[in-house]
Amino acid sequence: MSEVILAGICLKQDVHEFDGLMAECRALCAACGRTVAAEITQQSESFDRKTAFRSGKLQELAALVKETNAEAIVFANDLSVAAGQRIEETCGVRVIDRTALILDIFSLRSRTRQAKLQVEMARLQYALPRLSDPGEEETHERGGSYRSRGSGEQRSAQIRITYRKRIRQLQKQLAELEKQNWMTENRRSKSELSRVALTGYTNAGKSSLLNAMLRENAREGLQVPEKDMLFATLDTSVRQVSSQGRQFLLYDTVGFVSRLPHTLIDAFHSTLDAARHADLLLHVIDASDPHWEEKARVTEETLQEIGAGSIPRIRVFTKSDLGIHKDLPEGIRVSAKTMQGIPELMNQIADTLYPEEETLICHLPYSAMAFLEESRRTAQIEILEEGEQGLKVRVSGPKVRLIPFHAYREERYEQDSMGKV
Ligand SMILES: Nc1nc2c(ncn2[C@@H]2O[C@H](COP(=O)(O)OP(=O)(O)OP(=O)(O)O)[C@@H](O)[C@H]2O)c(=O)[nH]1
Ligand SMILES: [Mg+2]
Repeated sequence: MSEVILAGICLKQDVHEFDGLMAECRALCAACGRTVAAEITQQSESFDRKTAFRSGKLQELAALVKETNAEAIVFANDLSVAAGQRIEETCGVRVIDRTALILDIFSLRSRTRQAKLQVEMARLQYALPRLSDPGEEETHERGGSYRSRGSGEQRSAQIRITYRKRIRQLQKQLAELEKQNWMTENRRSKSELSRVALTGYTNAGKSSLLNAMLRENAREGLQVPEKDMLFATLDTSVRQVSSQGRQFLLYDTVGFVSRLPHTLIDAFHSTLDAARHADLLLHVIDASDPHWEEKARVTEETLQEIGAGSIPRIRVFTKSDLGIHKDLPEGIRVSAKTMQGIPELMNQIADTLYPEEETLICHLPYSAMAFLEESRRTAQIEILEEGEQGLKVRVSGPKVRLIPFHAYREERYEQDSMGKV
């Protein structure tokens, strides 16, 4: 664990959001193995992008670096190249802004070849404009540091050429991978299974929700990792899930964060395809988070930005076992821990994907077996229980075809469907 100083500038108009911004930066630090040794903030009327901290504050920061022996300064605000360089020169340690911090996390966490290539491209794109001064050859290795030390303009120009060449190579390799993915996806779409994507702010509880739905299907063996850490999931996972006898594909995707660096959105274009090509989005919101509204807004904006704005969605308020934050609007409330609301959510998914279809729980006397067999041609029938009088069955299919079943319909269907029937 390396120790860092967390620095931030609180603008007058952002006072109410500042605590959240700093807390998120602390969590981002933890997500890439850094502990915050000390914090320093400056209140300001406006943000001078060229200098960031005023000179008195900058001296205070330099003293804090010495005192704590911190290896780097993490800035909660995004900095200009000039401001970053000024702070690095004064304090003698690396300055990491919010974008560089997120890039570091993605770098550490990427596992698949595609994610690794995407992150490398994002890092190079971030580093390129920072090569304006001679001798920033260390920038790449150090993930976008501002410090410029080294051996002259020629070398810097050479590095720029190398970076651009590598970016072109990466674009080619990624295009090739996208083509392969497209072919796999194409095969998958031929299977005609609907796609549902879990989207939302990072750490909202998306992966846990996928696991809860697998548990509901008694398929625990296929669970994905869940962790109290920002960006625990970087690579898309997909699992087949069923509800009301209907199968669909459920995608777990990378979480969003406020001011997600554009270089990353661009680089992760194909990873975000899972959300872009979904038939239905589950917008997962942490119901216990006091900042849920702001985070939900960021998610909505990011979905628009990646071209998934018009896909139908269900808002899912999760972690309801932790206490629901007041002023929460209507919407489905669930808990991946207690499984509260999970069956209802799965019913709602099936109802949304198949609006023209319905599912009924019926009690059919044995005298109606011929009717049951006849109906198998138009409806999906699943036997739930064999009783003395007859069968308890779950029937799914187009609404018009199920009309004859209404005579046998179980009155307490709503109630039953909440528990696992
Ligand atoms: N109490 C409680 N904790 C939950 C619930 N759902 C998720 N968590 C916890 O919240 C943390 C984050 O959960 P994840 O499912 O990994 O969140 P995520 O949205 O996939 O996060 P990223 O992949 O990092 O974007 C984990 O520590 C989970 O155990 C819930 O319903 N109740
Ligand atoms: Mg996850």
